[in-house]
Amino acid sequence: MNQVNYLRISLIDRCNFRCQYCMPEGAELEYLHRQQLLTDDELLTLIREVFIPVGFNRFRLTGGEPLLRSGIVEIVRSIANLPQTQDLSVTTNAFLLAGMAEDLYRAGLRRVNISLDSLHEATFDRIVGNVGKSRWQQVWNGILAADRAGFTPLKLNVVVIPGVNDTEVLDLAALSIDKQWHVRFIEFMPIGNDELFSDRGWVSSESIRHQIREKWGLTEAQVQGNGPADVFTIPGAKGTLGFISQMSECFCDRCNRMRLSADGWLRPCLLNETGQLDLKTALRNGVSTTQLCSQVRDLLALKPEINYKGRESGSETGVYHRTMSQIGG
Ligand SMILES: Nc1nc2c(ncn2[C@@H]2O[C@H](COP(=O)(O)OP(=O)(O)OP(=O)(O)O)[C@@H](O)[C@H]2O)c(=O)[nH]1
Ligand SMILES: C[S@@+](CC[C@H](N)C(=O)[O-])C[C@H]1O[C@@H](n2cnc3c(N)ncnc32)[C@H](O)[C@@H]1O
Ligand code: SF4
Ligand code: SF4
Repeated sequence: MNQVNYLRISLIDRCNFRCQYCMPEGAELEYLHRQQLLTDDELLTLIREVFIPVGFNRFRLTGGEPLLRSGIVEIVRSIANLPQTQDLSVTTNAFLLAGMAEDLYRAGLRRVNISLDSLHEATFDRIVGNVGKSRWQQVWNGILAADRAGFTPLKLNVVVIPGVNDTEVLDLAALSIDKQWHVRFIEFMPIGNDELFSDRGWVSSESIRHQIREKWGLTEAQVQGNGPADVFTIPGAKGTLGFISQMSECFCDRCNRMRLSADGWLRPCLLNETGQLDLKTALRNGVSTTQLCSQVRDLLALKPEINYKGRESGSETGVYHRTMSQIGG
């Protein structure tokens, strides 16, 4: 059985973007109120006294947009300073990253994953739901600032949407040639915008690999990551290409993660809502962290049963009460 040691922590459910595939304009969500969020102290207590004792030592901060969480630099510093932390990373849209990259690096963050769905301003703005001045350049500046600050590996996430950005696959893949950047193509999942999904569908990783193979060739990378991506390289390239293929392949048998929402719900599987634990309410009601450890251990024991099995039965993914921006991806 896989060791489950990786916790994706959503710091906030709000976002400064409205990506079509995630939280489209018009589908306004009910946001959490400040008092519903785990406080910094509660989060750190849970990490120190519950998650680390039961075996978690890899942490990812996500959102919504995690850079909107006030005090994120201090949160990073506190987690990075824990002796048990073996890996700490952030997934961000990079809009605010240029001004924060150095502070985050100094606080102990060493790697970031950045969403970048297009190299063209107009397409990018269409995807992120922008109506005013284009936001592409500021995101690009964020990526360059992260590169300068020394984050490595620096991963760029691309959700491929048919008829929107699928014609840019080769240009985006080319970013991995001259720089040591890791470009990852993600199959669009039907959480967040069901309408767009049923209208457009998704592009399979294999068809993207086919395009890349035809142009440059493609080999399997020597080192595979610990996450859901299958990793390849263009021969001679400095970086790699990753494929996150939740629609066409099943990587659940190597699943190593759980998710903690900004309001303190622990979720054992992205695509199955069974078994979630409300850790914040328990903590606020005075349940001891020793008892919480035991509840989380029980949930870890059940996780193989809860892990998504829709692909085996060929069924569709379910109807979810929380969207990707609320879960953290
Ligand atoms: N189905 C599924 N998708 C996942 C899982 N983990 C991450 N993803 C998807 O992979 C995409 C990229 O996720 P990231 O936040 O960059 O994290 P990652 O790829 O796991 O990160 P690394 O630690 O760098 O390997 C997002 O669209 C996630 O929703 C998972 O456990 N299951
Ligand atoms: C929910 S976002 C949160 C972090 C940050 N705001 C960002 O965009 O990087 C985390 C990841 O989920 C991905 N994502 C969101 N909705 C998705 C969907 N419907 N299908 C596949 N990936 C999705 C995003 O592209 C991003 O890489
Ligand atoms: S993918 Fe990230 S940036 Fe885009 S709307 Fe969702 S949370 Fe915001
Ligand atoms: S769908 Fe669930 S079981 Fe499968 S990899 Fe994602 S979180 Fe793990």
